[in-house]
Amino acid sequence: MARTIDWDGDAVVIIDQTALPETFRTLRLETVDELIEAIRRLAVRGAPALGAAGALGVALSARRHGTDSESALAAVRAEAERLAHARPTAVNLRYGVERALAALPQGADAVLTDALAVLDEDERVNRAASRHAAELLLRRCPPRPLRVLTHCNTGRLATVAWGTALGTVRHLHADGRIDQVLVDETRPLLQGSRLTAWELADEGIPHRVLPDGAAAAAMARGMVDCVVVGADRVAANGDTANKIGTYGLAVAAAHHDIPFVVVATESTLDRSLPDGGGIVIEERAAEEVTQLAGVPVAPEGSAVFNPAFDVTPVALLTAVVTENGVFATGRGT
Ligand SMILES: CSC[C@H]1O[C@H](OP(=O)(O)O)[C@H](O)[C@@H]1O
Repeated sequence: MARTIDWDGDAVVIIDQTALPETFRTLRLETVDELIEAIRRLAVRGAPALGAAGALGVALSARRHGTDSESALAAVRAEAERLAHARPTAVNLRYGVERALAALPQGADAVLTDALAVLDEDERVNRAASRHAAELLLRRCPPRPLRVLTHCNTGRLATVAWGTALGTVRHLHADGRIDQVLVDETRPLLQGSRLTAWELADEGIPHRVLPDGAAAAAMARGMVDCVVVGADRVAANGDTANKIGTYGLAVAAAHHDIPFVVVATESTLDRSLPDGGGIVIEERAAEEVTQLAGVPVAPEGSAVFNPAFDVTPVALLTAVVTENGVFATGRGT
């Protein structure tokens, strides 16, 4: 299965996620500006995939400017800073940029080598984190095939390969322990209905798509055994920034005593933040809410509140799990 983001020897190659589910196409990005534009319009998205994009973007810049003069190094560092600011909440973007920049004194080839190491590591750590999460859910949930609710997209499209929360679903499915995945559509950009359902359909994993507003009702009707989500930035205490709507899901899951597990990688942890209060939340364009596929769905000029993420206090979570195991615990453990 092709990687979501890769290097073809001269350019960054991504699956264009804005075209799915109708069209599968790849984009070849030859400059940092092209990569930043792709990140900003979510052609490439998802915290771990952004980490890979950040690292490969620095490699692109180092090959373009060279590294044998102070002016060249300054040009690379300036492009790297613009890249790191393309989306402010997902800490992996900055992580990938810094990982690649660390090799800059050794030259452009060393930068590329380190950037490619970020990609190689991503699938390994995703498989490990999602395996730990699957084992936790098997301990916490009824001993039968499970009905797992997901939010946004946390599969191979949000990573280099495999996935975090949806990687957990893949492990459970392989173990014969998935009855059905309930896929939150995830307004406004529909990463769930467009991307998660596409991944699950491609692998024949049973699923139902639901409006975000139906998730609490599904819990109230006893249709949900557990909730598993990804993360964009996890503070030192386990407070988690994730796609908008995660906080409401966690409140409803706590009310119904349903296990709620965040699956992340160590590179998504931000230990510099004691709690979630300091996490910067990306605000996105009003048109994402007032239009659907270019068709107005709200009156011209309506004001909009469109944060891309929210922060869920660790107290509402069953656990935050990484490739190293349980990082933080909240309720019911
Ligand atoms: C593998 S975690 C991916 C994480 O990123 C998503 O955000 P976006 O689609 O805006 O990049 C969402 O928060 C997912 O949980």
